[in-house]
Amino acid sequence: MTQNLLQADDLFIRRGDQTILDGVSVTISRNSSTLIQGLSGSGKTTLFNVLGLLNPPSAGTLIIDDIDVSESSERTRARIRRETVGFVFQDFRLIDDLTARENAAVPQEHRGERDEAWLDTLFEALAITDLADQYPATLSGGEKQRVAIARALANKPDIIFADEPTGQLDPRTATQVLDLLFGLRDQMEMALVVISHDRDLARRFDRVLLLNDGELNEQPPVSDDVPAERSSAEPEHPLTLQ
Ligand SMILES: Nc1ncnc2c1ncn2[C@@H]1O[C@H](COP(=O)(O)OP(=O)(O)OP(=O)(O)O)[C@@H](O)[C@H]1O
Repeated sequence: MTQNLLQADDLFIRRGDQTILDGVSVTISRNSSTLIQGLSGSGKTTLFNVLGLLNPPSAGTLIIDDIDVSESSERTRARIRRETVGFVFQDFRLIDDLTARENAAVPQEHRGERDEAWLDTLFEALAITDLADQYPATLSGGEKQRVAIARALANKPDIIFADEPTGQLDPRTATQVLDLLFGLRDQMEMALVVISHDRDLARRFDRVLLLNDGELNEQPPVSDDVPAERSSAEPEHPLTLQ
């Protein structure tokens, strides 16, 4: 087993005559944290969908867990996605007529193995045990995102992709959700890959990558004199890259 969990080489995505990813190469190692930033429309979600095996690239190579998934059948891609990848979305994407616990169990149901003990552990770690039987409509944004994180971790993935996981949360809840993701990353030795516009987050991550003009490039480390996190009383400072 190599230290690289994911290796992408020269990925292209074309939509009609538009090139959205223009030769993206990136490696993600185990037990790491990566922040991906970029202007709106720069292709961050598109990149996530390709790295997370939701969509195939137009061209390029993608190796996950030593398997060349660019050469794999859709069936194999679906299995690797189920076993290796967890997704957290900005808009939670919970199923309305399933309880919190049933929502979190969906990936296990797809896999055909329900692990009640692991769900118990996750709900406890995320402090949502008391909410297990509630439906999404009765949960706050922060609670929904915790359920969505439980769902992302249901199959003990090696890598979590979180697309603006705090975008709909107030700053304080956002910090709590990120603390949870980092805590779980440490405990489970996963790779955590997050899309966020919030530049104040950069110091928390091992590295920051910027997607611009279809290319993904490493950003210099954030200097220590930049505050790591704003307090809940401070205004938001969305990333502006001009
Ligand atoms: N299925 C699709 N068909 C055609 N074009 C698409 C499709 N999905 C995305 N695009 C286009 O690809 C570009 C990148 O979109 P994407 O959602 O990946 O950007 P983003 O960086 O995640 O944006 P945001 O920060 O606003 O969410 C946009 O120009 C978008 O219109």
